[in-house]
Amino acid sequence: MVQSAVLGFPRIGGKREVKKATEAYWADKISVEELQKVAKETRLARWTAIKDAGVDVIPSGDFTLYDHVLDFSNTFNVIPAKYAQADISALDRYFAMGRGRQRGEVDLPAQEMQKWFDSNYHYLKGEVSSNTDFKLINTKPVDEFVEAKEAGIVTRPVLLGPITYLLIGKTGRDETNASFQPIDVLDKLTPVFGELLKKLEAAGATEVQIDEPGLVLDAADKLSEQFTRTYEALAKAAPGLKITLATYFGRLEKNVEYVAKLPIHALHIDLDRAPAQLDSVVAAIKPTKLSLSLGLISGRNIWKNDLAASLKTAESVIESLGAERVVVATSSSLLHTPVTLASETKLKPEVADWFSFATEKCAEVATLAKAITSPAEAKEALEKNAVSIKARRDFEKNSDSAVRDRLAAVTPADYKRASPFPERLAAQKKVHDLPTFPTTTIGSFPQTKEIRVARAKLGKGELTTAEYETFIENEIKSVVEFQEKVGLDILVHGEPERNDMVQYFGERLAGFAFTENAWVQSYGSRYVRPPIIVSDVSRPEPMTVRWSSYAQSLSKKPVKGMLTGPVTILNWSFPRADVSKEVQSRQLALALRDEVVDLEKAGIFAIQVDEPAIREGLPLRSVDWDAYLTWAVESFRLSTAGVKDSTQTHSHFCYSDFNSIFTHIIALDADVISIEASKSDLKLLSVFQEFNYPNSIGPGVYDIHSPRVPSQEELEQKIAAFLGALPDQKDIFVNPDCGLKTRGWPEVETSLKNLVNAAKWAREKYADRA
Ligand code: MET
Ligand SMILES: [Zn+2]
Repeated sequence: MVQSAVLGFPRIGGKREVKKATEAYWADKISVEELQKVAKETRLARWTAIKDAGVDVIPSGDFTLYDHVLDFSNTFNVIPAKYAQADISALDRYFAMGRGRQRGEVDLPAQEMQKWFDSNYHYLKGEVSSNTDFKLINTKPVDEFVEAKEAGIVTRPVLLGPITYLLIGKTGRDETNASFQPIDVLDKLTPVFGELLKKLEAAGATEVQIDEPGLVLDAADKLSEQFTRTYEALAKAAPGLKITLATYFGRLEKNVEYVAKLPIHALHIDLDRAPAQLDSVVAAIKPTKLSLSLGLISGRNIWKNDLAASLKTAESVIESLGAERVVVATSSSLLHTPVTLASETKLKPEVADWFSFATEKCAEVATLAKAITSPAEAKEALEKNAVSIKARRDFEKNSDSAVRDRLAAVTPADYKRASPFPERLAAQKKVHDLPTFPTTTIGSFPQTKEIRVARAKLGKGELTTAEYETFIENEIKSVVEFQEKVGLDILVHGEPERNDMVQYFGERLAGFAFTENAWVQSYGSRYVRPPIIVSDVSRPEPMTVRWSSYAQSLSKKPVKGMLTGPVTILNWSFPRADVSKEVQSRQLALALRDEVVDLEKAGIFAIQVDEPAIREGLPLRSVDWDAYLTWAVESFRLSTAGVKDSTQTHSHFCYSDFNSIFTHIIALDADVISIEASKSDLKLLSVFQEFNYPNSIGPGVYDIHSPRVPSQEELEQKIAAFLGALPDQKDIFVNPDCGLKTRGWPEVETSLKNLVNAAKWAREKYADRA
C-alpha cells in the first residue's frame, strides 16, 4: 500500500501562538509553565491537523520553540562554555544561545545565524570543536513522540542528521587546531546519536526520519565514507527502527550511488526542486531493497499541486519499483509555508483557489496516496483539483502580454549605462561636487512607535489617506532637517512610508497578491509574510517619487532615491511556478527601471537600488552559480541603466563575503556600493584591492544591528583601517553598514554626529589622496 508522508509542519501555531508565548515569556509576562502549555497545545493542534487531513506518516519532534538546529545542539550538549557556565535554567540557556541574553550579571551574545540552505529560514550554527563532549542532555524527540502517542497519534520522529548538522556548523572558539572542521568529530557524535535512536525504539517508535539535506551540497560529494560508516553504526544501534533518509532542496547527483547502498529503509528525494533527478535515482535504487519517498508536494511554494501530473510520476515509479516500495510525500518540511489558507478572508475566491498552504498540502499528499490505493475514493478530490489547475493555467495564458512583449524587445544597450564610470563620475561632479569621504546613510531612519501606530490607524480607517500622507511628510521633513543639522552630504527621506522593503513595492506593483495571515518563520520568533507573485509584473504608477521629491524640495543637498532591487524583491517573495525566476526577475527590473527614470525626471541626483538578497539567492551547487548570477546582475543593470551619466546610482549589500561573487559585483556597475564591513575582518576587503574595484565603495563604518554608539575616534580608526586595506581606492563613502530603522533616535543622533566628524577628520588627514 502506498503511504502518504509529511516531513514537517510549521511550528508557529495557526494564530502565531508560539511567537506570542515565547515573546511574553522573554518579557516575564508569562511563566515557563504557561509557555510549555502553549507549546503542547500547538504540537497537538499540528498532529491533529495532519491526521485529520488523512496523512499516514505524521512527523513528531519537528516542533521547536526557536530553531530545530539549535534543538540539536541543545540535545547533544553542543553548548559553548560561556552558555554552559551561565547560572540560568536550561530553557533560558537555550534561548540565550538563540537570541542572546542581557540580564543582571549575564551578558551573552546570540550564536551565529545562517540561512537554512537556499530558503529564507535562518538556523543557529552549532559550534563544534575537538573538545565537544557530545552527550544526550535531554530527550526532546522521545518526549514528543510519547506525547503524541499518549494523545493517540502514532508519529514518525524527525531528527536532523548528524552529518548535515556538522557540515553546516562552525568551529568553536576554543578550538586550537587551525585546520579543524566540525565533520572531524563525526565518529564521536555517531554513538550518541545512536543512543537517541535506541531510546526512540524503546519508546515504541518503529520508524524515524533522518534529515540529511547536506547530501545535495557539493561538500557531500566527498563524504561517501562518512555516510556509510555512520549509517551502518546507526542501523546497528537501533535495528528495529526503519530509517527514512530525507534529502531535499536539491539533487543528489552521483551521491545517490553511495546513498543507495546505505543500510536504511527508504530514501526521500525532492521532486519539486529537482525533478530531473528522478530517473537516475530510480535506476540506482532499483537493484536494492530501498523504498523511495517521492517529494512531490512542494514544501517551499504556496501553489496547488497538479495532482494529475504527480499521480503520473508516482505511477511511473510504481511500475518500476512496485507499490510496496513507494511513498508519496511533501518535498521537504512544510515549515516554509503558511499554516492554512482558511485564515485568509480577503483573497478573491478565484485567486485563493490557486493556493495551497501547509494544511491544504497535507490533504494533497493524502489525496495522492488515495488516488493510487483506492482511486474511486479520490476521484472527486482529483476532479476538483483539475478544475483549479485549469483555472490557473487559463489565467496564466491570459496574463499581461504587454509586459512579455516589452521584455522580448529589450536590447543589449538597455543593460548598459551610456558611458564608462570615469566619465559618469566627471558628469556627476558637475552636478554635485561632493567633498572627499562623502557621508551618507543606507536609507531608513528609526521606525518609531508613532509611525507604526499611524500605519495601523490608516489600516483600520481611523486615519484618512490624506491625514496619513501629511503625517509621513512631517516625518520626512524632520528626518531631512535632522540630517542637515548633523551635516551629512547625501541625504535620504528615511523610508517612514514603508512597512517592509519588499512588501511596500509588492503592494504597488501589478502582478502581486497579498495575504492577511500567511506568516512563515524567518528565525526564532520572527515571522514574515512574503508577497506572492501571481502574474506578469509591471508598475502602474510611480511608487516612491512623491516622497523623494518632497524630501528633495526641502534641501539643497542631494536626496538619494531609495528602491529595493529586482533580485531582492524576487528572493523575498513567493515566486510564481509557471515561469522561471529569471523571467520574473527581469520583469521586476523593467518595472523598477520605470521608477528609476521617473526619479531622475523628478530631479533626483542619486538613486539607490538595494540588493541585500543577491548573494543568498545563490544556488546550492556551484555549477549553477554562473547562470543565476548572470541574470541577477543583468536584472540589476536593467533596472538602473536607464539614467543619464550625471545621475549617480548606488547599491547596498548587507553581507561581507564577496570573494565567491566578486566579478559579478563589479559587473553590477553601480556608481557607488555600500557594503557591510564593520563586523568583519579587514581581510574581506582585500578582494576589492586585489581586483582593483573600479567604482566607489562605502564600507560600513559601524554595525547598526547593535544599540552601541561608536565613538568618533573608533570611527576614525575604522576609516584609517579601510584605507590601509584599500590603498588604491579613490572614492570612499562613509556610511553605517545598513539602514537605521531598528535603532532609537538618541543612538542614531550621536552615532551619525560621530560619523560626520570622523569623515571631516579623514578629509584633512588624507587631503593628499584626492
Ligand atoms: C536589508 S538592507 C536595508 C536597506 C534599506 N534601504 C534600509 O535602509 O533599511
Ligand atoms: Zn542592509
